[in-house]
Amino acid sequence: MNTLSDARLAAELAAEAGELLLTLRAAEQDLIDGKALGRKGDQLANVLLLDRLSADRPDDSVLSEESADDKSRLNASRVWIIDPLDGTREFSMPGRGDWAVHVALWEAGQGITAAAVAMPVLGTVYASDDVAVLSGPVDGPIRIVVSDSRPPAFTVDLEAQLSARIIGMGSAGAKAMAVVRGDADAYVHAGGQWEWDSAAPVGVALAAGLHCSRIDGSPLRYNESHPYLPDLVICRPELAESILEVVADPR
Ligand SMILES: Nc1ncnc2c1ncn2[C@@H]1O[C@H](COP(=O)(O)O)[C@@H](OP(=O)(O)O)[C@H]1O
Ligand SMILES: [Mg+2]
Repeated sequence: MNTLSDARLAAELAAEAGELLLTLRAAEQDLIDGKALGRKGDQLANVLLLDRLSADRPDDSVLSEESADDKSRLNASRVWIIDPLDGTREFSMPGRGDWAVHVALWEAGQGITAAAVAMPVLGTVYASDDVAVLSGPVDGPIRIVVSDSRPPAFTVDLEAQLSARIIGMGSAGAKAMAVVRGDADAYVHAGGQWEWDSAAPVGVALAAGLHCSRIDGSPLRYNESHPYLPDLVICRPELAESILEVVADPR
């Protein structure tokens, strides 16, 4: 058991896994192909996070992208939802910094209560207990980040109807943290995703005062029996209504 708060533990674990991934990438990117590097990163970061969680929070359950789904989590009151390497594709591409480590804690009856997203190439860990709230109006055209490889079909409608600037980027965590930092105003996704892709980013984004929901405006729910959570909107609160309207009725 570790006496750190849950949010501090999440930040420490995400940072450690991020360090491991940076070291692995530097050592092996010229030796093995990109796919093998990504697989190795997924596995090693998962082992580190699972080992640390079982030592530091032995009574809690875990839902990880890289482990078999242990359904006993459905009766647990505390479940860590982790994505050891989000943006595996970009991690395996030389020079790319748009990948992240996600560590979130879900608690029964409360939702995500602690979260951290490490962006190792930036040397930054965003955590739910230590994140600035953005203020002031959006200056200039709205900047919307979408998946680099799988942008949603309604991206063209957002661009046309909101005169938005669309920015392609890898990793759900990297896109959400671009909004948290104020480098983008919204992150919109549809067509497929899993709870581990958004749990930690949403935990940090909510702590930063951002709007987070499904694209139909309903709440994002975690620790469901089938952890598929295919779409989301993370944006500055004043943009939520107009973005949800376009997404609900693309032309
Ligand atoms: N249509 C889809 N179905 C399942 N997962 C998807 C998806 N689109 C994106 N994702 C997942 O969401 C994360 C961010 O994707 P993107 O960069 O395209 O926005 C990636 O996580 P992983 O890298 O952890 O697999 C990716 O696998
Ligand atoms: Mg992911």
